[in-house]
Amino acid sequence: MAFDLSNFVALPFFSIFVALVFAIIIFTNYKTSNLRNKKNLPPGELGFPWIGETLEFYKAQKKNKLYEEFVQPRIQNYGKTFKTRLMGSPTVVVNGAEANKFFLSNEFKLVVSSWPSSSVQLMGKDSIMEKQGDSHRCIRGIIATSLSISGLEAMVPKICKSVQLHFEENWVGKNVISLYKMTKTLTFTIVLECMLGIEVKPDMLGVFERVLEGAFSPPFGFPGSKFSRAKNARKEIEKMLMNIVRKKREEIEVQQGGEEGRLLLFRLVMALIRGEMSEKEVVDNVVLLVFAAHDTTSFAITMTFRMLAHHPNSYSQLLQEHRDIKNNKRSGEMLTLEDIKKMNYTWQVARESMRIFPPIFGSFRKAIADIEYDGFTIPKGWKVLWTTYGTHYEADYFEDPLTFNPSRFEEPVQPYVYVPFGGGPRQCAGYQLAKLNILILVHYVVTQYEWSLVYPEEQIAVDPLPFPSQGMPIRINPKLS
Ligand code: HEM
Repeated sequence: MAFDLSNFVALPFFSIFVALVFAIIIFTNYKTSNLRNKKNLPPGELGFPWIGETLEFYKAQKKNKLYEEFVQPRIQNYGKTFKTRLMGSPTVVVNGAEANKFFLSNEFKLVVSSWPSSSVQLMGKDSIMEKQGDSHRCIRGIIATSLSISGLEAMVPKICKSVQLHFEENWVGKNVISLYKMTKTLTFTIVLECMLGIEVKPDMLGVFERVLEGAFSPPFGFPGSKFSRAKNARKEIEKMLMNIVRKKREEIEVQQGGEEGRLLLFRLVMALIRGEMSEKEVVDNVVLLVFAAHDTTSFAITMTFRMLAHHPNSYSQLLQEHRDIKNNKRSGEMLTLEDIKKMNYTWQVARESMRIFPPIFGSFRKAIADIEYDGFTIPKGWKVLWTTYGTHYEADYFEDPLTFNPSRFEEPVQPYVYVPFGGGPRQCAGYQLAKLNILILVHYVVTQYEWSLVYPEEQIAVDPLPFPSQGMPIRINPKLS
C-alpha cells in the first residue's frame, strides 16, 4: 500500500473531529438527563441527540399522515401532551382546544413563534413573523386597515376582474386545466395587485416561487442547492421591490395620497415616510405576505372543489346559492360585498374542507420561560408544536370527525376548536382576503363552468405544505348562459 502524506496529515484532524462529536453528544445527553432529573417533563422519547424522532416525523409528514402516524400513536401511549426531539430541538407536542388556547393566546408572554432558519433568511428578519411587541402590532395594524370593511368593499370588484381576466387568459379554449396551478397564479395576482397594489410582471411568479421552494429546505448554501437558488431569487426580488417602494415613495411625496390610499403598499410606504418602518421592513413584509397567502389559499380552494366533487348533494345546494345570487344581477355585473355575505353555505363547505384538509398542520413556538402546563414543566428554550388536527380530527370536538358535513358549521364553534387560521395575537392576518378569494373564485367557476375531477382519488403530497400530487387537473366545459 502506498504511503499517502495527505492521509497522515488529516489523521489528527479527523481524531479531533470525532472527539468533538462525542463531546457534544455526551454534553447534550448530560444536559437533557440533568433536566429530566430536575423537572417534571412530559412523557415521550427524546431519542438520540440532535436527530431524536426527526426521521419518523418526516416519514409521516411526506405521506400527509403526520397526525395518524406520528401524533396519534404517541397520544395513545403518552397522552395529549408529549415530548419528542425534532431537528435538534427538544419539542413538546400539544393537542386539544385547551392547549391551542393556552399556547396561542400566550404568544409574547410565555412563547414566541419559532420558524426554521431557512424561512427566516428567505422571508427576511424584518417580516411580521419575526416581530414582537410594538413593531408586530404596527404591521398588523397596517394590514388590518387594508382589510377593514371599506378596504374589502373596494377589493371585491378588483378580485372579480382578476378572476375574469384569469379565465380569459388561462381557461378559455381549454378542456383540462390544473386547478392547483391556476389558483396559485390567481392568488399571487390577487395578493400583489388587489391587496398590495403592485402590478404583476411576466417573470415575477417564477422568481417568488423559487424563494418559496427553499423556505423549508436545509439552510445549506452550496451552489445548486434549493436553498442557494432560493437565496439568489430572494436577492432578485429584493432589488425589484426596492425599486417599486422607492418609486411609490416619490409618487406619494409628489401627489400626497389619492385614490390608491386603500391599498397596502401605499400604507406601508406611508409608514416608511413617517419613519415607523424601514425600506427593508416594507420589502420583507411584501415577501412574507405572498408566502403566507400562496400555497395555503390554493390548497384550501382545491380541497373545496375536491369535496364538492365527492359530495353531489352539497354541490347542488351550493350551486343553488350561487344561481340565486347570479339571478339577482344584471348580465356582467360584478359581485359586491353584500353578495358575498349571502354565500353562507359555500363558506360552510370551505370551512369543512379546511377542517378535514387544513392547509397548515400547526406551527412551532419556543418557550421563553419555564412553562407549567397540563401538570408538566416545559423548560425555557424548548419548542412547542400545536396542531390543527388535535381538535379537527377528534370526536370530542367534531362528531364523526372524518365525515364531510358542512352543516355542522351552522352552529357557532367554541373558540380554539376550529383553528385552520391559528388563534391569538398571531391569528392569520389575511383571513378576510383568503375568504374573499375562495368565495369569489367558487362563484365564478360554478356559475360559468361544468367541471369534474380528472383523478378523483388523487393523493395529497406534502413538501412541507400539502398539495394535490398531480396538481388536481379538472375537465372544464363552459356553461351556456
Ligand atoms: C386558506 C388560507 C390561509 C390559511 C389556512 C392561513 C393560515 C394561517 C395560520 C395558521 C397562521 C398562524 C401561524 C402561527 O400561528 O404560527 C397564519 C398567519 C398569517 N397569515 Fe395566513 N393563512 C391563509 C391565508 C393568508 C393570506 C391570504 C394572507 C395575506 C394576504 C395571510 C397572511 C398571514 C400573515 C401575515 C400571518 C402572520 C400573522 C402574525 O404573525 O401576526 N394568510 N395564517
